[in-house]
This record gives sequence, C-alpha cells and structure tokens, in this order.
Amino acid sequence: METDLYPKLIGAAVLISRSDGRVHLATVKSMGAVNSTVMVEWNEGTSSRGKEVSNVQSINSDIIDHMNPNAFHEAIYWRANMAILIAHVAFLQVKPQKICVCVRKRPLNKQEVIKKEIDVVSIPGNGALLVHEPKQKVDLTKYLDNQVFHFDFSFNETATNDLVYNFTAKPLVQSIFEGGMATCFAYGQTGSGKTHTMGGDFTGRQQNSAKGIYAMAAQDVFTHLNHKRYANLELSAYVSFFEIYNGKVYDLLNEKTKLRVLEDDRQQVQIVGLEEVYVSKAEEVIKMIQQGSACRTSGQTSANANSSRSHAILQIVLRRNDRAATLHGKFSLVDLAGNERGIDVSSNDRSTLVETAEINRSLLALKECIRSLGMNSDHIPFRLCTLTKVLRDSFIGEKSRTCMIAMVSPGMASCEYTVNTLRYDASVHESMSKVAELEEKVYEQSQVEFNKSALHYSVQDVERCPFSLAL
Ligand SMILES: Nc1ncnc2c1ncn2[C@@H]1O[C@H](COP(=O)(O)OP(=O)(O)OP(=O)(O)O)[C@@H](O)[C@H]1O
Repeated sequence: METDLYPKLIGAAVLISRSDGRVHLATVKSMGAVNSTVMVEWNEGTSSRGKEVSNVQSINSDIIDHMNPNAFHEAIYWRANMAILIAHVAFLQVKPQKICVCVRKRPLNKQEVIKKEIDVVSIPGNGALLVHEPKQKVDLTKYLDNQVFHFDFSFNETATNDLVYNFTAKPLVQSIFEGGMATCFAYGQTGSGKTHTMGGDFTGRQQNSAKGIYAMAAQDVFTHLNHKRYANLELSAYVSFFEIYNGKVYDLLNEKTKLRVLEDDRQQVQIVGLEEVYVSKAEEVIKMIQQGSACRTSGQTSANANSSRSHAILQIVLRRNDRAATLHGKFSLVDLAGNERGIDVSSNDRSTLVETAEINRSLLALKECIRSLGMNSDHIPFRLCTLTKVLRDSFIGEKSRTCMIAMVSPGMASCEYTVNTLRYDASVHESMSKVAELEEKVYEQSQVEFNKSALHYSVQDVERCPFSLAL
C-alpha cells in the first residue's frame, strides 16, 4: 500500500463490529508504515479501547483521495493475520440520509462532581441511550424508571468533537457540492454542550474555534473545493454568520446590525443586507467564528453562567464563479438557544421570561416543520417563526439533508430536561422513519453487493458509516 495515503486515513470514522454482536464507533488513530498496520480506538463505557490491525493489504488511492462517503465501495480490504481476530475492513457505500438524528452526552462538569451529582444517563452503544429517572410511588417508595431511546448514533461522554463530526456533519459536506442544501442543528438544554460541539472546546472561558463542527465543516469544504473532481464546477465559498434573538435577525459579522427578513413573490426568503464574505481558506472562517461568537447574545441561566440566548447560524455558501454568482449549495450550521422552562430561569425579569418563551416557541416550530416533512405533508409551516423562515430552503428539495444532534447533561438534576430533549429528538427521529423506510426500499435495489452475512452489525449501521471494521 502506498504509504503517502496513510495521513488521509487518520481521523477517519470506522464502525467496529465485535464477534459478540456489539457495535462501536471508532476512529483511525495511526497507521504504521513498516508492516501495514492500523490502530483504531473506540470507547467502551468510560474507558477507551484500542486495537491494532495488521497486514493492511490493498487500498484504492482514488477513493481515498475523494473520501466521498456516497461513493465508497469495497475499495479497501484489510485482513488481520491473527488467530482469533479476523478483520475485514471495507469502504462501503454510505447511504445519504434525508435526516440523521443523534444524541451526545457530556461529562459531569466540576460543579456537578462537587455536588456529587449522580450520572443518570448511560450509552450502551448502537444508537441507544438509557435514562435512569428517579421516581417515587404513591406509597413514597423510590425506584428508578429506566427509559430507552433509540437514535441513529449515540455518543458517550468520552466522544470527541472529531468523532461526533465524522458521523454527523461530515457526510453532509458532500451534498452541498452536489447542489444540495444541508443543515446541522445542535439542540439541547442550556449548558448541555451545544456551543462546545459547534463552536469548539472551551479551556476555561477561551474557546478553541478550530475544534468545533463549524471549523471542521469549513476545512472539509476547502478540501473538496481544492479537489480535481470539483474543479470544473468553478465554485467559490462564502460565509455568513447571524443570530436570531427574540425573533429578530442580527448580523454577527457586521457589528450586530439588525436585519429584515423578507419573502419575495417566488417565496424565496431573503435576509436583507446580510454580510456574505468570500473565503479562501479555513483559517479565515475560524477567525469569523471567533469574531461572531464573541458578540453573540448571552445571559445567565440556572444551568449555565454564560448561556447563549439566541440561535446562531453559520452558513457556508457555494456560488458559481459566473456573473450572477449563482447559488450552488449551502450548509447551515445551527447552534440553537438552550431550551429551558420559564419557571427555571433564575431571573424573574420579564424580558428574560419573554426571551425564554420565544426560544421555546421557535423550537416547537422547528419540530413542527421537521414533523411535517417527515409525514410528507403538502404544508410545511415555515412561517411559524423567524428560525424556520430563514431555514426554509434548507428543508425543501430532493437534495436537502439534515442532521440533528441532541445534547444531554448527565446529572440527576437535569433529568427532566434530558428526558424532554430526548423526547423531542426521538419524535423527530420517529417522524422521519416513514420516509426512511421508503428510501430504504429504493436504496436497497441500488446498493453495491457485499457479503452482509460476513458482517455482524446491522446493515443500516454500516450504510451510515464511512467505513467499517468487523472484529
Ligand atoms: N462534551 C463535552 N466535554 C467537555 N466539556 C463539555 C462538553 N460539552 C460541554 N462541555 C462544557 O460544559 C459547559 C457548557 O457547555 P456549552 O456552553 O457548550 O453549553 P450550551 O448547550 O451551548 O449552553 P447554552 O444553551 O446555555 O448556551 C462549557 O464549559 C463546556 O466546556
């Protein structure tokens, strides 16, 4: 195998299937140049596990170059020559889903640990999540009500932003180059990790914007843009960054100028005067993320001292290099405001309560839109709020792709919110399943042939992963 291809595989997401039927999300950590070995790592419970697979046999450089999840075939074939371990790694065709619904649990934070909060969320893997909700019977005996939720993917507290990105937003980058609209939402209770996931890791109050999904998506957009496959499309990338606060739009790249949202006679929604900046490399986008995040509206809630009280939307827009700069594709990355019940907001101030009511109203409207989409309804209630209005074109059209990542806090004190978030996410997941079933049938006919019986994991899981490894 050509060793210069190794760096391109590092960080790639793999799905590992164990002989006992357990499935784990993993990443390629390193590639050994000497004897063609690959080291993969995954999380099991709270500990991290790794495995070295040796004797990598062949690799198709063209496919690795493209890293196109929609075009993966069995282009890479690795076989481990160990007695107990027979590894079969294959690039498989990843099914481009209309909507992917995932959940991510954050670790207990310092305050929760000091308060000796009990972790009530466990992630057994394979898209499942368990909430152990403490309840009381009428005779006052206490018991744990264990509720199970199922999603496309569930990430535990040890998952990195990289891993979450690989399974959620990364597959959507491709779709905007194919002329589609993609949207990735981070949803959850205030303080559950939405900004951490989208905007980047925090070290104290400092946010590392290069480590968030915004930046990773930008990086991938430039990787695609610079690839020979898309050269003839003659595309350029532009970025806009705005927030929706109390139903009003503010430009985060232009001193928080208040903007108007108008709908033209062709039902195209326009944000009048929104700054759309030409960008030529990911570093420029990272600077804009820092600039925009710094002026986002924040406040204090009972769960987060520095809570974002607005929906922030970063859009990476692809335009053709023609005179009209025709829109080719658009990726909207949305860090939603934290959902919190009005009575739990620490302040009794009327404006804070109005703010909370507005946040919850828009989140409900968003769910309604996604639900209507899931039911293939003729009427999608986009006009319910500003958030759904400005994202109108992200939902419509055959080529639109959406990913919803629900964040949950693990502490017992957050249990009620966690369950609410999961119900919201699960209902989105459920409403899309009818569409998914139909797509599944069509897709199965066009699926590349591979020996399903040799793989222990469910076909559905495999199709969603960039590539897979059976142990
Ligand atoms: N996966 C994680 N690993 C480590 N720390 C995390 C993780 N997720 C969140 N945190 C930490 O938890 C705190 C709150 O996270 P964050 O601000 O991202 O929450 P949020 O959901 O955006 O809240 P809000 O809606 O109030 O803005 C931050 O200090 C962040 O660093």
